[in-house]
Order: sequence, then C-alpha cells, then structure tokens
Amino acid sequence: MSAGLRVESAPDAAALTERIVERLIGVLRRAQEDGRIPVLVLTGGSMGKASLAGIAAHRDRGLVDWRRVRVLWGDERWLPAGDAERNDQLADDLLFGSVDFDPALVHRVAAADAGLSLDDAAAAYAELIAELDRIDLALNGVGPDGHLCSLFPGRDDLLRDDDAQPLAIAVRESPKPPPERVSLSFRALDRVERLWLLAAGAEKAPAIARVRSADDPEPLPAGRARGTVETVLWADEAALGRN
Ligand SMILES: O=C1O[C@H](COP(=O)(O)O)[C@@H](O)[C@H](O)[C@H]1O
Repeated sequence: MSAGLRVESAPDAAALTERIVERLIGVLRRAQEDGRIPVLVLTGGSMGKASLAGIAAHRDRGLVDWRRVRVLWGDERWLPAGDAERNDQLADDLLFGSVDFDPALVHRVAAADAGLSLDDAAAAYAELIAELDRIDLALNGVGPDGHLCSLFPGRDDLLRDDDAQPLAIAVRESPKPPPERVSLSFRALDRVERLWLLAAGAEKAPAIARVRSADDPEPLPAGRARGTVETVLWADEAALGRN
C-alpha cells in the first residue's frame, strides 16, 4: 500500500519547522507508548538543519525518550568523519549535544576515511536497513531540482525500484557536490511508513509544483516517493509559490 500526497503548509520556514517538530515528537512518542523503539530517518540540507535545531529547542522534546529512538540517514555525503558537509555532522552540531541519544542506536554511514570503499559502505548500510522490522518516519529535504536523499532526476541508475536494486546504493558523479554519496534507494523508501517531504523557500517552488502535480509526464524523484501510512509534503508559502 502507498499513501497519496497530503500538503501541510505554514507561512514561513520557522513556522513550518515548528509544525514538523511538533508532529514528529507526537509520532515518536506514540510509538514509544506502544512499547517500541521507533526508527527515525534524518535528512540533510536546509530543512534538515532546521528540523534538527527545532527538535533540540522544542518545548516538548522531553515527551520523547530519545535514548529509545533508532536513527538513520536517508543519505550521506562520502567525506571524512567530522567534515562539516556530512549530514551526520549536522546532527552532531545541532542535535546530539542537546538531546541524549544512545550511540548504539545511531547508525551513521561509514566515513570516507574509515577504510571501506564507497561500495562496501553502501552494502553495509543496505544490510542494516534489511534488518529493520519497520521504518516509522523519514524526513526528506527536497532539493531545487526535485531530488530527495541522493536520488537525482535524470539518473535512471539511481531511480530504479526493482527487486535487484539494493536498499542502499553508492552514488557517483552526483550533480550536487560532493560527487560521491551513499543513499537509500526507492526500494528502501518503499518500506517507510510516514514519508515526509520538506521544502521551504521560493527556489523550491518549481520543483514543488511538479511534485504536487498528478500528471507530470516525468515525475521528479521527490514526486515518486510514497509512504505506506502517509506521504506529507511540508512546505512554506514560498515553496508553494504563494508569495
Ligand atoms: O544534498 C542534499 O540536499 C538535500 C536538500 O538540500 P537543500 O539545501 O536544497 O534543502 C537533502 O535532501 C539531502 O539529504 C542532502 O544530502
């Protein structure tokens, strides 16, 4: 099953972040009340940063036992550990210092200086994804070109969604730097229960219009992803082309 796209909007990026974080806290809290350790997939980019900072500062963050949340990333840039451009470094800088996570439940993509090849790092992440019973919630920043994770438009090699496609893939010659990355594939995103697309700012408006269109002849990657329980486009007024 996959869920159609629902739009949730707010006047600007700050108000949008507040709404996203409030809902995120509710989703994680309910999973914990059911006795589970929820799986949360983080994202990079502008709204990824805003969400991390938003969780760290939120008045209700104490409603979640963050040591009982499993954390993954939708994609990672193939750079040395500690590089400011890595997506996990954003979480180190903006979230993990303020909120107490269990390091054993924080699953980073290997760093480029860890001694693995890019392909081996992707394969190791794919194995990890394969072991998960469920993926509760995935945050996905949408790029101005309509990419999500490191799944870029026009790259048929990355956009396959068949049984032969690994759950995590090595990305080479990415149109956005750095050129090498590891990304969840559509086959992995197909397992996500609540798939959220995040977009703020006028530069995202052309891509978001296409993501919302029911009859785009060549749907953008962000327009193809669907959660099994819900698919929500969280967008501010500018990204919706309203100002
Ligand atoms: O490269 C990436 O970019 C996007 C979104 O970036 P933005 O700055 O345009 O918001 C993000 O989806 C992804 O995780 C990241 O690696």
